[in-house]
This record gives sequence, C-alpha cells and structure tokens, in this order.
Amino acid sequence: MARNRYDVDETLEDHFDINQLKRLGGYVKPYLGKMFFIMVLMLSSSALTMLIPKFVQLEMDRYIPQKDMNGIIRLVIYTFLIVLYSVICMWLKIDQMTKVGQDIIHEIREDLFAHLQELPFSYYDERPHGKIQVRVVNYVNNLSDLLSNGILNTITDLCNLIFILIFMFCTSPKLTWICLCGLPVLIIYVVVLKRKQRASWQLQSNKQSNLNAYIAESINGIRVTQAFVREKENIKIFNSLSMSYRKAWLKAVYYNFMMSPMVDLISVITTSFVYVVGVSCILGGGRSGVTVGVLVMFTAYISRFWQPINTIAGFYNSVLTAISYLERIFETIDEPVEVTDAPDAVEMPEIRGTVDFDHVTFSYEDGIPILKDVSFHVDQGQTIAIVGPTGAGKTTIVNLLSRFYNTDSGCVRIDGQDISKVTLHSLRTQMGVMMQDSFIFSGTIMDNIRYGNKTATDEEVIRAAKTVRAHDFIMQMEDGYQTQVNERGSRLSVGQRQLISFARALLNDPAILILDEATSSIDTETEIALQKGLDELLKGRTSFIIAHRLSTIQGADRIMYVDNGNIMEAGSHEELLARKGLYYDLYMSQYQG
Ligand SMILES: Nc1ncnc2c1ncn2[C@@H]1O[C@H](COP(=O)(O)OP(=O)(O)OP(=O)(O)O)[C@@H](O)[C@H]1O
Repeated sequence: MARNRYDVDETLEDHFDINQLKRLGGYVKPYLGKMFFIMVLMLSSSALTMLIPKFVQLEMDRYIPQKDMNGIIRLVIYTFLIVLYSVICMWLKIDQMTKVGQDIIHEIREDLFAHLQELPFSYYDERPHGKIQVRVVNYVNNLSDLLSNGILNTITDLCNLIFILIFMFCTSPKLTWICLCGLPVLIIYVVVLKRKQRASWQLQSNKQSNLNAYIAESINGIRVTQAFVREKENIKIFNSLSMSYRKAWLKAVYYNFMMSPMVDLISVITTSFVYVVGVSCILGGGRSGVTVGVLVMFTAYISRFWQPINTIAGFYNSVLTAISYLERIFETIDEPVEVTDAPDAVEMPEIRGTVDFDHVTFSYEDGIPILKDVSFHVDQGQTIAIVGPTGAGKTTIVNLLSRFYNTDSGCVRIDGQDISKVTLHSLRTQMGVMMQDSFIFSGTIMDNIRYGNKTATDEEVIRAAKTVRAHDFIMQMEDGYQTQVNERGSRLSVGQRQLISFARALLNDPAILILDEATSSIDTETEIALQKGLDELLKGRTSFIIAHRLSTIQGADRIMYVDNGNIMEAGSHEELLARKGLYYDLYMSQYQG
C-alpha cells in the first residue's frame, strides 16, 4: 500500500460485501437470546397498544351513544394498564439494549486493538497514527446506535407493521389498499437515494480520519510548531481539514434527512386520500361499513403504519452509515500480519549468540533496496559496533535481527537457526533492544524499566538502573522509582530517557543486546562510568552497538562501517585506522575537526 498522509483520503482495499455484514452478525450472535426476550416484550407491548384505537372506536360507536359510563371507565383503565406495560417494556429495552450494544462494541474494539498489537512496523510506517486511532475509537463508537437500538427496533417494527396491516385489513380493506399505494413510491425513492448516501458517508469517514490524523500529528509536534512559530499555518491547515469534514458531514446528514420528510409526505398524502374516501363512504350511507369510529380508528392505524416505516428507513440509513465504518474496521482486522510465526515455527532454543547475515537484501518500499546482499558472521560474545553515515542502514540491520521486518531475500541466523523459522516470542524475549526512540510510557519509572521483564523484582530493576548509572538521578526525583512520568517522558531529559530505556533493555538479561544510539545524549562523565559497568555486563554476551560518537565503540571486537546498503569495511578500531579508509576518515573528522 502506498504511504498515506493526513490530507489524503485513504482508499479502501476491500469494499464492503455481505460477508462482512455476516461477520458483524457473529458479534451479535451471543446476544440473540437476550434480544429475542426484549423483542417478545416489545411485540407484546405493541400488540396491546394496537387495541387502543379499537377502544376509541368502541367508545365512539357504542359506549358514548349508549351513555355507558362504566364501559368508558373500563376502557380507560385498560388503556392505562396497556400504556404502563409499554413504558416498562420500553425502559427494559433501553436498559438492556444499551448494555448489549456497548458489549458488542467493546468486543469489536478489543479484536481491533489486539490485532493492532500484532501488526508489523511496516503497517505503522505506512499511515498517520491518528488514522489508526480514529478506527479504534470513533468508527467503533459510531456503530453504537445501530447495535443498541437499530437492529432490535427494526425487527420489532417489522413485526409491528405486520400486526398493523392485519388490523387495518380487518378494519377496512379498501382504505388499506389506498394507504399501501404510497409504498412503491417510497421504495423507488430509497433506491435512488442509497448510492448517494453511501458515497457521502464514506467521504465523511475519510474526512474525519484526515482531521484526526492531523490533530494527532500536531499534538506530537507541538514543540517544533511553537519553536518555529508555525501556529498560524497549523491553524490554517486544521481549519481547511475541519471545513472539509464539516462539508462532508453536512452532505451526509442532508442525504439522511431526505428520507424522513419523504416518508412524512407520502404518509400525509395517503392519509388525506383515506380521509376523502372514508368521509365519502360515511356520507354515502355507511354501506361499506365505514363509520365515524372506524375512520378515526383507521387513521390512528395509518399513523402507526408510517411510524415503523420511518424507523425502518432510519435503520437503513444507520446501516449505510455503519457500513462505511465497518469496512474500515474490518479492513484493519483483516490486515495481514506479515511478520508472524511460520506455521511450522519452533521455539528458539536458549540463545548462545552467534549471528549470521547470509546474503540479506531488504527494502522498506518495493524497488528501493536499503540493504543489498549483506553478509557477515559474528561469534558468540562479540561486541559489534555499527557505524556509518546517517541513513546508511545501521538501524535497518539490527531491526532485521529482531525480525521487526522480513528480509526480501537471504536469511538471518542466530546460532545457525534461521530466525524466520522460530516463534517471535521465543526470539524477542531473548533479545534486549534499546531503540533510538527511547519511548517512555505513562506510569512510574519502576514500571517503565520493568517493561523489559514484567517478572523482575524491585531489586533487579534497581540493579539494572545502577548498571546504566540511572539510579542517582532517579533517587533525586520526588518519589524515586515511584515517580510518575508522562507518556513520552516529557518531564525527563533526553539523556534520562535514554538511561531508563537502557535499563529496560538490560533487565531481561538478554543473550543478544542491541543498543541503537544508546548514549548519544548522555554526558561524557556518565558515559565513561556507564561504559565500565557495561564492559562487565557485556562479557559473554553478543552485542550490537550503533553509535555516531566513535569514542563509545573503540573497544568493540569488530567495527562494521555501513554505507550504500552494504558493509564497506570491517575490523577492529586499530585495523580500520591502519587501513586509512572510510572509518579512518570518519574518525579523523571527529577528532581533528
Ligand atoms: N520505515 C521506513 N520506511 C521507509 N524507509 C525507511 C524506513 N526507515 C528507514 N528508511 C530508510 O532506510 C534507510 C536506512 O535507514 P536506517 O534508519 O537504517 O539508517 P541509519 O543508518 O540507522 O541512520 P541514522 O544514523 O540516521 O540512524 C534510510 O535511507 C531511510 O530513509
């Protein structure tokens, strides 16, 4: 898939089809029993309320002319009881169906989030994170109305419609046929409107996604924005995205609202016809059996006839709206997990630490290879430094070692075992990775270090922090290891965040340690102290250290100089200096410049 930006609408890879609706049915299925119970309540309530117009007819045609007060009071009491029963049923329905709707939403969201946890780095590389967020939060929320009320109301109203039709036919077949004349007009209208509605809701969901992506990006980049005084431009971009969203929303809502007035219009026209025909029947002497009471009862039924049609039309709207969200939700859930365990994957045995890159070629984007036929061997326990210019492919090499991406060709082996043939869990739990982005989660410092090994004791966490020389600054904070830090560690300095991430990578007691620019923001004094502790720790452990500051890697067993997608030079610090090649130039530029 092509990369997406906040101002570009996402294209759907798989359009909605009926199977996806069936899939939604799969989420609804466990609640069918409860929904059936509520439906029975609603149907019984509407069947009973159907009697109320009959009571009115009886009062007008029988009890009032006969001045039968007892009969009238009896019917009023029945009416009251029926209304009370309906209110109770309605209350139960709202209470239960709101819970059902939210339960289903929770399950869809859970599946979505669980799948996101498995998706590879490449998925996140390809789109703004705000567009992922909007699917998990807003799109799923937007299904709420459909799931809580839409499905049940529609089934109930369909049954109501059948009841009403039976009552209407029993009352006056002639007037019923007049009323039904309006239906074909409505059906044609709905079919014509459908396409426009669907397109407008898809557009609206895209614009919402774009807006969300920009908000997320702006919040993440707020410091740079303020530093470069770009607030006005940002507001301009935001306004333009927000206006596009507003326009798309208004259009979608406009099409939605075109449904209900049409239903009302047809209802008014047919009701007028019914009145005209009904009154002419009464004036004609009532031979057709239409009395004043019958006409009043029938017009009460007509209003009830159009009411469920309105609900069904509303449901149809909600389905169209929901479809535009569902296709995005299922698209995410169906996104293939490209980096996953092979069907015959085995557990990675305890890693000793030899590493081989065997003719590895890799590209992030098709046709643009970043690593080209890279091969090297690392012995158990060696410390390998990877150096080279910015963008040369150093991080890419170590990313492949943890199998964050799959190679295009060639293979990576650890202890002779092709890592694409072992389970990701057994591989990654034996590696300690400190990435360039020292991400800090919201929580305590203790939690953040323990992220590397959730079973580690407090003492082990503290030991790791001491090894990387983080202990002192942590103890100076108001609550020591229990100090709360914000997401991204905004109250910590960059160097402090690096040290915490460093401790996190060590905590797992990894067989292979990967440090990507681990100490780039740490002062020289701390770095020297840290180096001593680390030398001890690295003994017997294979480690890969990426560094721009060459002072940190001079003691490495081997230094690999990476450029142009390959390893241009490799050897010890002394060997490479003696060779007077690329590494020598780099070294000289740092120490003589
Ligand atoms: N997720 C990605 N998608 C597409 N291209 C990428 C991605 N990550 C890195 N690249 C490209 O791959 C190349 C190698 O990147 P890499 O991060 O491995 O470089 P590096 O040597 O570690 O650089 P630095 O010293 O700046 O950290 C760069 O040209 C970069 O533009």
